[in-house]
Amino acid sequence: MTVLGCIADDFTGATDLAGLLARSGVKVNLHMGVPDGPPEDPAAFEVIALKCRTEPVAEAVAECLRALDWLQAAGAARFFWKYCSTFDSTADGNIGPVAEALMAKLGADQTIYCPAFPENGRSIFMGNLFVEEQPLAESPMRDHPLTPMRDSNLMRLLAPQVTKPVGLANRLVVEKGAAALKTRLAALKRDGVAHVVVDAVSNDDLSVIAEACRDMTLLTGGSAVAMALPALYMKDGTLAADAPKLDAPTLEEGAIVLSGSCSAMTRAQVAAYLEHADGYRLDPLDLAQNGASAALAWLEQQPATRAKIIYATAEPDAVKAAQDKLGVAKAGAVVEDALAALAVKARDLGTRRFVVAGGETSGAVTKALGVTQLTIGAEIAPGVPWCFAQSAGCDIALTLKSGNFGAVSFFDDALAKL
Ligand SMILES: Nc1ncnc2c1ncn2[C@@H]1O[C@H](COP(=O)(O)OP(=O)(O)OP(=O)(O)O)[C@@H](O)[C@H]1O
Ligand SMILES: O=C(O)[C@@H](O)C(=O)CO
Repeated sequence: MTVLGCIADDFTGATDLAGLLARSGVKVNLHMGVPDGPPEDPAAFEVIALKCRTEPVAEAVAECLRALDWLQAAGAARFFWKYCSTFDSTADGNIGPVAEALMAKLGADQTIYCPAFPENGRSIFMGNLFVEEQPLAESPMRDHPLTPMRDSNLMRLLAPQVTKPVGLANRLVVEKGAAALKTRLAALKRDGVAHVVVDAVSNDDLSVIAEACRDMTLLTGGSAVAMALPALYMKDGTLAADAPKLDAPTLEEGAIVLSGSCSAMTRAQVAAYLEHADGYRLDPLDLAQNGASAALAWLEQQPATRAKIIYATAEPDAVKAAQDKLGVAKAGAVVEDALAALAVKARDLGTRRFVVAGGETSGAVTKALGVTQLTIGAEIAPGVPWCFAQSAGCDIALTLKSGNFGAVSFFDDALAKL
């Protein structure tokens, strides 16, 4: 039976959460979208990946409520709403509206907001979110194409997205331990504060928060605050300590890296990989005019065991030039469609290991491969695990890398692990 039911607002974020939960050795099931049928043999941790970060509010809320129904049918009584560690959202939502809708359905009168992910440089102090040493609004997230983050203060970001009061449990409280944090949350609740931002700068802070808040019906945050939950559930007997571990399937040698992320870290990772791998660069303007046939033909000629990468990853100026000519949506779509078709071709040619960079890109690739359910394997970098799935009757492995995650050597790190 499911102990914790999780809803993630994008695909890479969902594998991030599933990977951190799986660090404990427990089985985690990951579904791409709300499954069609009822739950069968649910795992202790069930994660539903949605693609609702920038959807219109009403659609995101409706989809998340459908996910909640499914997770409740799996037996979950506690839930986690996972969003980005950089709190990616618009002024309208969807972090706050979804949280309020889930709270209303669950009868919860308070929840916490903790996107901190210290292992990836995201920390919260006095309600302000930092990316490494920069306040969020001074980090590259300032210029994100869909959700530019122009304020670093989580209370100010959240308040316009919710109808009930927003408050803060700051680091000075968290530092005192779980009992002090519980007292602070209770005091805020008496004052009618439904939405509490909680500071965290280290994994120790996150453990305190998980301990203080593990009985809340709904928790919200980045992946890292959920990381301590499995051990706590094992300690209090909610979860069997001998939860089954996963054996990785044996896979063929062939591998491909597909990158549609243009983040600073992905750009460095692509450049490092190209130093020794064969590469094919996708040009959105060429794709819009001529389709992906040249890239597909290149792929067909590659020996199965050669290291290879197909990428649209480009510098901001080149992305802007393509967007100016095609429009933002079309430029993104031609690249996503091409990478999706290339993933299918690679699978049909015998490739069984797929390294995918970028959240939207991951959505397009997994969809094209017909992947609806993933099990979580070894972690490659904080928040990026290998995942196992079936595609057209074959066992495949995929890793879905968030744009900003992983070391410069990530693509080699991933393939060395499997
Ligand atoms: N050269 C390019 N020109 C214009 N758009 C591009 C180009 N390369 C990729 N894109 C598009 O940019 C978007 C990148 O988004 P994606 O979510 O895949 O990466 P990300 O934002 O870095 O990742 P994450 O969401 O995990 O942080 C995709 O829609 C992709 O198709
Ligand atoms: O939390 C993060 O930063 C990632 O899991 C993510 O959501 C990337 O889109």
